[in-house]
Amino acid sequence: MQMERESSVEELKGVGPKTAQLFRKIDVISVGDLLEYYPRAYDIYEEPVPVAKLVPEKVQAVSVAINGRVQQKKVKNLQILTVRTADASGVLQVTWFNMPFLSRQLLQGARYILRGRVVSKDGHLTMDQPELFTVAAYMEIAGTMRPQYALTAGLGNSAIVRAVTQALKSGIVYTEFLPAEIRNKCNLTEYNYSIQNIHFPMNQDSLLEARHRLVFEEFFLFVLALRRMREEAVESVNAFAIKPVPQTDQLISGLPYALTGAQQKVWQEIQSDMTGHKVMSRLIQGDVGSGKTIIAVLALILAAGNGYQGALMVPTEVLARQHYESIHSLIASSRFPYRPVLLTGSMTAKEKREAYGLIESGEADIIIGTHALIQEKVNYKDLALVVTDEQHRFGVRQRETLSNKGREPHVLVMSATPIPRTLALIIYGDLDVSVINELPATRRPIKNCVVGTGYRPKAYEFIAREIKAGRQAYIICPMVEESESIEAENVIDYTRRLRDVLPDIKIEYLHGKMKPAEKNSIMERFASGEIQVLVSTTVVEVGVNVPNATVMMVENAERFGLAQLHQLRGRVGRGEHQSYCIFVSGNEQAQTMKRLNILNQSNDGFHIASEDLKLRGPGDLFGIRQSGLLEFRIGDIFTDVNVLKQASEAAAALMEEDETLSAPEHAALQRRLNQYINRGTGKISI
Ligand SMILES: Nc1ncnc2c1ncn2[C@@H]1O[C@H](COP(=O)(O)OP(=O)(O)OP(=O)(O)O)[C@@H](O)[C@H]1O
Repeated sequence: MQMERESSVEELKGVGPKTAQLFRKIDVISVGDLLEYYPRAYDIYEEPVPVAKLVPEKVQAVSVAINGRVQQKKVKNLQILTVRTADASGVLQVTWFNMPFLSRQLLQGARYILRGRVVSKDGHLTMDQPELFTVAAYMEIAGTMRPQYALTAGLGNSAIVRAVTQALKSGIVYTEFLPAEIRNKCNLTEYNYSIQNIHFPMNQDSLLEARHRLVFEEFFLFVLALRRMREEAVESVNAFAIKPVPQTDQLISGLPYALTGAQQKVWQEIQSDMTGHKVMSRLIQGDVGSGKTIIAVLALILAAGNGYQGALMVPTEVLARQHYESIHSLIASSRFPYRPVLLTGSMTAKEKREAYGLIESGEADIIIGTHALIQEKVNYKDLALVVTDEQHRFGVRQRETLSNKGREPHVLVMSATPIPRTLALIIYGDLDVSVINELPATRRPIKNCVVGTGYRPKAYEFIAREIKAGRQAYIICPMVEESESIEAENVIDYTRRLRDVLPDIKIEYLHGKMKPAEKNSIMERFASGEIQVLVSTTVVEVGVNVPNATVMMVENAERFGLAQLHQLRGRVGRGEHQSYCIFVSGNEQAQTMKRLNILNQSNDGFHIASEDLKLRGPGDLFGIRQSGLLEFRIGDIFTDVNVLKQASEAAAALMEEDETLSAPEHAALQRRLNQYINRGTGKISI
C-alpha cells in the first residue's frame, strides 16, 4: 500500500479529531510531519532482574508475582492503589496513582513484568507508578530500543508511539525522493528503512545508518531550498527610494561609545545595500555581545528617515520589550520624529488593535515584536526593512506578502551562532554575510571558574560583595520547579533558599512558564537595577542585555551544552565592569570537570562546541543539544559538520546537472523540495 506524506494524521487508524488537535500543538499536521517527529532519546527495555538485584534510583524491569491483596484508598483527589509483589529473592511494594482500574486487572498469584524507578524506603524496596506488562507482552519488546518523544500536555509517549506505528505499518510504502546516484555515492540508506529505524531501531548500527541518512536529507533539502531562494532573490530589484539620512550619523555621534571598526564596516555594507539597486538579504554574524543591536537600529532609522517602515522581529517577548524600551529611549533622547510600536502575542486584544491601526496608517515607523509581526492581521503601510533572527529567515514569497504593496522588503538577519566562514557560506547560502569580528575595546575578558557545589558559600559571599559595589547577578538553574524524576536545581526552591542566605538582597525568579506580564515586570525591574539577583532558567539565554550585571552563576552546569553555556556567559561582560562566570557542577567526575574546563580556556564559541564533541564522542548522538540557536530537526551543525559539507557538495553537483530538477528521475525530489519550502513552520523555516 502506498501512503502519502501529505495525508492528514487523522487518516491514521486511532487518531481522531481530538488527538489530531493535540498533534497540531507540536506542529504535526500531516503524516510526513509525524514521520519527521524524531525521537529525542531511546529507552532500552532490558531483561528483567530478580528483586534482590534491583538497584535503588535506577529504572529497571523486574519479574514478580502479585503476592497480597490490592489495597485502595483515596487521599484528596488521588486514588492510591498499593500491592505487595515478590519473587523468590525478595519483596517489592508497588504503588499506582489514579489507575483504579488496575485493581480488577491484577490477578492474585499471576506473574507480571514491572518497569520503573526503584526507591528504597525504610529498608524496603518500592516502585511507584511502574509500567505494567504481561510476561508475553514484555518478551516481545525486551532488548529493543523504544523511542521517547518530546511530549505536550495531553499527548503522552504511548499515543505518539501508536500513531507512528500506524504510519509505519508493514505494507505502507513512502516514496524515496533522494536520487539513487546520490544515495549510492554518499552511502545513504533507503527512506522507508531509515524512517522505520529512527523510530524503532533494530539495533544501534541501524539507528546510526538511519540517522546519517536523515541528517543528510535534512541538510540536503535545506541547501537546495537556499539555492532556490538565492536564484529568486537575484532578480529582485530594490523598489524603495532610500538615500542616506543625517539622523543615522547623529545617532552614532550621540552614543556613549564609539562604534568599533567592525561595526562601522558592517554599517557601511548595510547602508550601501539599502541604497543600492538590489533587495538586501544580509546576515550579520557576531559573537555574543559584539554589538549587533545598534547596527540593526541604524538600519531601522535609515528606513524611517526615508519615510518607510521598518520591523524588528525577535524570538521572545522579553527581548521584544527590551528592544522596544531601548529603541524608544534612543529615539526620544535624539529627538527623532519616529514612532516605535510594540506588537507581541501576549498583548490584550485592545492593545493589539491599537498597534494594528498605527501600523496600517503609517503612524508607526519602527515596529518591534515577536512573530506576531508577520500574522495576517498586520497590514503594513510601507514596509521597507525586516530585521529578524536566524530562526525566522524569510522566503521571497513571505517577503512579498509582508508588504501590502507587493514590494519585497530588505531583510537583515542577525546571528550569534559562532561558526567559521566556510560553514557560514553553506548555512547562509541565501544571504550576504557580514561579520562583526571585534569586541568593543572597553571590554575586559570574563573571569571564569568551574567548581563543585561545596563552593556555593564562597560564591554567595562574592555575589554579595558585587551587589554591594552596585552590580547585579544572574543565577541559572535547569528546572522551573521540583521534579520527582530529575535531580537538579530549580528556580523556585533555589530562590527561597537563597533569600535565607542573603536576606538583605532583592532576589526574584524568572522562568518560561510565568505569565508574559509577570516575566516582563521581572525583567524590567532587573534591568532597572531594583532586582539585584535574578534566579532564572535559560529564558535569559539569548539577547538579554543588562550591562550592569557582572556575575553569571550556572547551577548544574553539567546539564547544559557548552555552546549554550557560552551563550549564558555572554549575558555578562557587556559593560565596562569586570565580569565573572561561576559554573557549578552537580558532580565532580573528572570527565565532567574536563568538559566544563573547556569554557575556561576559550572564548571562541565554535572551538568550544567542537571540543565538546571530541570529548563526548560522536556516539553520543542524542545527548545535550549543542547550539540551541540554529536548530535543525535532527542534524546539528556542530556535531554533523561533515554530513553538512557532504550534503552541500551533493546539492551543488545536482544543481550543476539539473538546475530546475526537471529530469524525470528528480520528480520526487522536486515535489519533496516544494513541500519543504512551502511548509513554513518547523524549526528552520525558509
Ligand atoms: N562599540 C561599542 N562600544 C562599547 N559598547 C558597545 C559598543 N557597541 C555596543 N555596545 C554595548 O554592548 C552591549 C552589547 O551589545 P548588543 O546587545 O548589541 O550585543 P549583541 O551583539 O546583540 O549580543 P547578543 O548576541 O548577546 O545579543 C550593549 O550594552 C551595547 O550598548
